[in-house]
Amino acid sequence: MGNYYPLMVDLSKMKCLVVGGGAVALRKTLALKETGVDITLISPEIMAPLVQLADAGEINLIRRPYQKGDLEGFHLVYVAINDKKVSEEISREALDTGVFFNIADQPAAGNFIVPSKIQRGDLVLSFSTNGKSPILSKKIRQELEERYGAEYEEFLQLLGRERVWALREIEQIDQRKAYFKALVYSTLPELLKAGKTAEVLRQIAEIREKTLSKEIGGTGNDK
Ligand SMILES: C[C@@]1(CC(=O)O)c2cc3[nH]c(cc4nc(cc5[nH]c(cc(n2)[C@H]1CCC(=O)O)[C@@](C)(CC(=O)O)[C@@H]5CCC(=O)O)C(CC(=O)O)=C4CCC(=O)O)c(CCC(=O)O)c3CC(=O)O
Ligand SMILES: NC(=O)C1=CN([C@@H]2O[C@H](COP(=O)(O)OP(=O)(O)OC[C@H]3O[C@@H](n4cnc5c(N)ncnc54)[C@H](O)[C@@H]3O)[C@@H](O)[C@H]2O)C=CC1
Repeated sequence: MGNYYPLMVDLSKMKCLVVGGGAVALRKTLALKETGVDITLISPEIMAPLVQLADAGEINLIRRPYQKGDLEGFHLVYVAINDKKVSEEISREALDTGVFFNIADQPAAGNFIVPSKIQRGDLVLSFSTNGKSPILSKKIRQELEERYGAEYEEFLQLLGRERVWALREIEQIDQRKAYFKALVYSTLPELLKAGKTAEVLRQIAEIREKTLSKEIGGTGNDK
């Protein structure tokens, strides 16, 4: 498969079409829903959880097979159907239209594929095997979910706050950098995970004191 380029796309003001109403369409729809994109799903048969989403007003359903021209007005298209011939027809039409499209049963025919993803607040870990082994992606996701647990959401918020503080309060660039580095390489994630709030505050104060009292030499460009 191709040399894919990973992007972080804001879909919130875009329109997305899902063709198909089976298990794969459901998985892609649930992931898309989190982005706030406007979702329309076209399929003659539709799994119950998708019907429930439509009943709740979260997606638009069109209960019929795909028809030529259905792509019009959409920015992003997912095709997850069990009919290779129709998939191929939609691929050809999508290429002509220039829309971004993903074909679940023939990934190489589409112009994007979906990576695995872990979200911890503003921390996004996303990776892919370029279609060689989705199950390896799943395994890696499970391993990384353990390594970078829910505490990383709060840790990153903390780092963001400290960065704003340091940009304002620490004049010397090398000293700021040393402060950021000391925070990132600290045991703060472990303390957050254990819910030791007082310890967290104590450690931040300690790191501030240490980095601010130190004379920092060099260019600050070392790793
Ligand atoms: C190329 C790609 C195109 C795309 O869909 O964008 C693609 C293609 C195909 N997947 C297939 C099967 C499975 N896909 C999964 C799971 C995921 N598949 C996802 C993405 C991708 N799948 C893209 C490549 C991403 C990459 O390389 O990393 C994830 C990341 C995102 C998502 O889909 O939401 C999500 C993992 C989420 C996670 O757990 O983190 C499982 C596991 C399971 O269900 O437990 C199975 C069953 C096991 C197996 O078959 O390997 C089949 C064969 C169908 C058949 O047998 O006919 C094809 C078609 C083909 O290969 O031709
Ligand atoms: N990319 C991926 O992650 C994966 C891809 N697949 C592939 O994705 C495809 C779909 O898988 P499932 O959702 O499990 O299939 P499924 O059999 O559960 O659902 C197929 C759906 O396609 C709809 N459909 C069929 N013809 C249609 C048409 N002309 N217009 C609109 N909708 C139509 C049916 O109504 C049904 O809802 C399969 O071909 C499978 O090989 C399977 C697993 C993972």
